[in-house]
Amino acid sequence: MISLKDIAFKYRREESYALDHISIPFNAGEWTSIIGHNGSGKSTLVKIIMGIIDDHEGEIYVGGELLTEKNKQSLRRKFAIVFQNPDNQFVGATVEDDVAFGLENLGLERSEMIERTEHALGLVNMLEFRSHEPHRLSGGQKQRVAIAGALAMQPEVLILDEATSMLDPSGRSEVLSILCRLHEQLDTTILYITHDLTEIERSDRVIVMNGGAVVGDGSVLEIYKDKELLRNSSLKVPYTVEIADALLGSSYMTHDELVMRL
Ligand SMILES: Nc1ncnc2c1ncn2[C@@H]1O[C@H](COP(=O)(O)OP(=O)(O)OP(=O)(O)O)[C@@H](O)[C@H]1O
Repeated sequence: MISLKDIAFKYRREESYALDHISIPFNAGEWTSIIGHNGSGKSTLVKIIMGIIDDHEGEIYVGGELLTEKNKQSLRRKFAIVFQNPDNQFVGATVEDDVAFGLENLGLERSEMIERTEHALGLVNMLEFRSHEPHRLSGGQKQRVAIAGALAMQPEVLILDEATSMLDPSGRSEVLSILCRLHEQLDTTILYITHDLTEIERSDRVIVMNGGAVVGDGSVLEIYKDKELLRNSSLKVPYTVEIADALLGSSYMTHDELVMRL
């Protein structure tokens, strides 16, 4: 779906690479989590994919097509992003205005805009809040509206950059369960950026970044098992993995499996 080839980037006046010649193919329909400690290069990678930084080395392919000056706008319409702070993302006075906002630039018929807005709000279970003011919603609800805004654009790739980091545990699980449902029902390709290893359980694939490089790439199980990789990347193993390892001799269990076994 997206293929990064030998991408490298240094911020101005910096000696070292924020991204050091990385190559990653992201497969269509997969939920890929990108994990790494603060400063490992995750946000820089997202900025390059989204075109916020464009003076990088290397090439980006979208659906097999090389991204160029000429086609970059149309190819990037296939991506939609949800950022960290839900409060910074709202532009509409009501939830439905907000979700419809991005559609206004697409030149759609009004009836299609309404249909897409309703459908997207339904997907995140927020239709009943359509006339509410976004700023009066809970954190989890706000991020669900932001996800609806992204989904209304009918993206082929949904990118979430630390999208749950400002939420409390219930807001976080609200957003994660919506993503699981979207992934199962719509087969949406998801790039999920986080430094929290408890959030990667449902991903198909996990990429570990450290010092601007890709240092790990595997299934959730493979990454959880690789304690040396996680330690060297300053990442914390979830407590469920530690408890399962210490008490039950198993290196990986989901939270629910662990509760059952204990
Ligand atoms: N605007 C900037 N100017 C100079 N250096 C920067 C800038 N933004 C990021 N960096 C540096 O680039 C490297 C990668 O940063 P980046 O923000 O991509 O990491 P990250 O993994 O997203 O971190 P976090 O989890 O804190 O968001 C770090 O060494 C950081 O200090």
